[in-house]
Amino acid sequence: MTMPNPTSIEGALSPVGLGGNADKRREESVQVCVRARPSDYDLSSGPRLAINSFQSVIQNSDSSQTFRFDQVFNQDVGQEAVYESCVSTLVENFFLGYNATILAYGQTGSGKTYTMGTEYEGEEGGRASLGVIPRVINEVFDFVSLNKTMDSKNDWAYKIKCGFLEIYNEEIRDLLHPETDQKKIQIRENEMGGIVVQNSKDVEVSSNSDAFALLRRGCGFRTTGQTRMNTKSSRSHAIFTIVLEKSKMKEDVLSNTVAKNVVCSKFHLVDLAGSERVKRTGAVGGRMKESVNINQGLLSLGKVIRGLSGKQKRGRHIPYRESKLTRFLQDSLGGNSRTLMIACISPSPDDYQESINTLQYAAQARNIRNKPVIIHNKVIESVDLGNQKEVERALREEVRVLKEQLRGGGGTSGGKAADLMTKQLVNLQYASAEAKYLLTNLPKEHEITSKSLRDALASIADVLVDENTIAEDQSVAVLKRKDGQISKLREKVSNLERDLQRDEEIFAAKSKEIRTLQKHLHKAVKKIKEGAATVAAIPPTPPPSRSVSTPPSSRQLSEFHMKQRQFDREIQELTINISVKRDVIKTITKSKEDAQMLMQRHEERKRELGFRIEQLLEKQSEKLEGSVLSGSALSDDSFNNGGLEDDEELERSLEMAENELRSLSHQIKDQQRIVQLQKASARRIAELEDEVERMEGLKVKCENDAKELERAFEEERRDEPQPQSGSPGVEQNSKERRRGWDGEGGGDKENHGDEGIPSRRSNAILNSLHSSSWRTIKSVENTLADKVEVPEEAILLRGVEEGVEEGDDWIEFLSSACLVRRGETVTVHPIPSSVAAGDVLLLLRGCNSSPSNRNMSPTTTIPADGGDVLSVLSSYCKGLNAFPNSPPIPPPPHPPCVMSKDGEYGFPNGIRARIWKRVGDSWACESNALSMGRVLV
Ligand SMILES: Nc1ncnc2c1ncn2[C@@H]1O[C@H](COP(=O)(O)OP(=O)(O)OP(=O)(O)O)[C@@H](O)[C@H]1O
Repeated sequence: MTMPNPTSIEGALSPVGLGGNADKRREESVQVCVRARPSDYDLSSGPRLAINSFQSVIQNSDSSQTFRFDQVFNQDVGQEAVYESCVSTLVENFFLGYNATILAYGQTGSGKTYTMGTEYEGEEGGRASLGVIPRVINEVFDFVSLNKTMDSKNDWAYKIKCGFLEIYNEEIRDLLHPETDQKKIQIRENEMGGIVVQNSKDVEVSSNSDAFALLRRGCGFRTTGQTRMNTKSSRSHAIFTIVLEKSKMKEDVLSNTVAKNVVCSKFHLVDLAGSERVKRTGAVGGRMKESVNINQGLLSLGKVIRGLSGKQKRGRHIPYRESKLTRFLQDSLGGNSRTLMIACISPSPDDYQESINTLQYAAQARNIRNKPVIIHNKVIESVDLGNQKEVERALREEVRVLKEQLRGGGGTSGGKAADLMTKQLVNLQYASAEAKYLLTNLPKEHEITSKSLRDALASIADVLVDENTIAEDQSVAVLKRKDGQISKLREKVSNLERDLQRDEEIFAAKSKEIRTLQKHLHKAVKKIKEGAATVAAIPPTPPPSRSVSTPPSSRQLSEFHMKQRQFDREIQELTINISVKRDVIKTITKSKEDAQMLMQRHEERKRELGFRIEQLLEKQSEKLEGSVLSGSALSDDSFNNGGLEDDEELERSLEMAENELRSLSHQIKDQQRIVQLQKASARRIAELEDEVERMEGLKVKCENDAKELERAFEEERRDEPQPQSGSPGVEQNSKERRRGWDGEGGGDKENHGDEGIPSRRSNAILNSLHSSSWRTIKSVENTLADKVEVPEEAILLRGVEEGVEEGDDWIEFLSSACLVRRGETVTVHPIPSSVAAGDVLLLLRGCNSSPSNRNMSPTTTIPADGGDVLSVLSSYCKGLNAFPNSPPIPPPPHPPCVMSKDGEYGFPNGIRARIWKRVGDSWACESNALSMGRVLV
């Protein structure tokens, strides 16, 4: 049997007297009273407000504006009078079960905290100076005790709790539990549509002194600060809440249940932060941001007030969610509450404009219509199923007895009685069934309803979470994207580091191979040299003696070619490796540069943003001041049109800028980490670059060595055929070989041809490169100014660095070199003072001695022999690592070099050379002289 459900959950939770239809609730206006604080200023001059307490009106100085309120208190009205006139009735209503709110609004220093009594310090200042909050506390407890004593049968139980919150910089802080994470304190709507603050904890109090203690404690945690206008200015909105929960138990014999009727009412006492002009309060930096947030909250409040006070009711949007303050006050403004606004003003002429603004703001609030209602919550507390069975059994027993009576008694009266009894029985059965239905279905229904409520709550929570996260979405998305970029960059860096490590390993292996190859090469060269030495050892005349020189054997040749091929391969490989390594270095360097550039850009952007935020804050603060203080936000035009859009635009820009700033700060931190990482690897890159450079030097040297080797072979082979006896060239060569070159006398310039010499020179160079000991060379240098007996043809070195030890590869320590001839006594003249350290001094043979070269014009191309000598000179210098940065000398035929007017030769590889002629004891620069040469790099 389906039974009606007489006490549904909805019914149990419905507001009393509404029949579930909230629209039919009685509407009433928000009460507004104005209080003017006493002033120390001379009020006789300047604009003044005309306060008429009797008529509850205030007029501006020229009487062009009249503001009417529920109550107006001039500066002579004390705390008690204010309380008795407008607050006391609210406490009575609160006691009955209505929600109540008192909002103190006004410019900074106008007396809000004083009026509300938020800063309770006991009754030291006298009972008369007690503000609204302590008075409400006292009265609530007075009511409770009075109620208990007056009606001893009254079985209402009272529970009083207090909460104390502050809204500071758009975050809610539980002043009674300041340790609570502010982010967790959120404003939500409960299942009844009422506003609740999640994760803030009310504290139960059993006496007014308990409540005072909480007020004092919370006040100690409230954010206050000194401004030019108030030494202890409230920088936050403070909300002291008293929760009154009264409950009454009621037994229901029929259903055998105990229902608890609970009436819960809340009294919010709100001490708003003061509206203020940033310039007047002298707020800067963090204080300015505070001001902006304060004005922001008040502007939102203004918008809500404006929205609620407008004529249009249907479909209007009230921006409660725009700030924490308005969301919190949703019940109090246009909802289920009896609300009073106390607008505080200062009569000082300096504050005139702000006072006018406050009055405009307050006047708007008077139009707000609230729908206060007492909410009864009926909770079924106990159900005794066993008892119900007893009732049923008794009823059945009764029915059985009655039936027996019917069967035994009869008659009219008996029949009537039987009818009555039957009706009674049906009724009882009906009641019993209903009770049964309730007993079985109520828990289920309860469960279903609570489930749907839970679901609804969950979805509301989801929506709220979404809402809260929407603002962060943009920055989160940006951060995520940047995170992605950063991790890619990191990956790139670690890949590059891996590559670098691998390359270093390859490089080390290749260097080792090169060293091994060099050793092989040296051995091969040595063998060839031995052959050449044999040639050199043979007396130059008679020429046929050269024919006995042994040509390189085929074994030597094939060994040479094999080595040469291997050498070529290795050089090729080396070239590839060098280029790969260069690429790696370039990529790493580029990524480092990119990161640095990015960081620089981000830093710049951060600065820009900081500046922009400052500007926006200033603009916003100015706008807010303009809006809040002039009340323009409350005008129809600005509310409906551009004003709000402008504000929203400004806020959006500010929020975007702040989000971007946050995300940039993260990125900069990450980039700094990357740059740090890169710095660590930079040293390795530099080392690697040095290695690569050295490797290239080695490569060039190896190439030159290989060329020399090849040329030596070629020359040896070319020299093999017997020259014709008596030929002038041969004679000249022989003479040359015998006599050598006499640098001092200049010798027979015409007889300084080069036939036969290249092979000697090659061998000499190879010989000196690979066989000379560093000591020999050093000793040559040490006696540079003397007559030196050069033991063999050798390279004369300059710039041998300190720290060279025996066994070191001296080639590495060279900065310059010059060629001297073996077996000759050379007079080495003092080095001209113009020769600087690092210059290369060369003893040159008469390269320009041919008559055709004597009259070289500045643009004359140096003929083959002269060019050849100079190019060889350059290539030696390069091979000796003297000019590591010079481009390689192109292979023969050598391109021409050009001589300038002052006798300086310019080579295509950038080397310039001058040839010096010694004249007596001095030196002169002459292009065609047999002389000492100087190469300027
Ligand atoms: N009606 C009054 N009678 C006596 N003193 C008052 C009165 N109103 C304000 N004052 C005094 O003026 C000073 C500033 O008042 P109060 O701190 O209450 O201002 P406020 O509006 O709360 O300022 P803010 O917004 O900066 O917090 C206090 O020293 C207070 O005692």
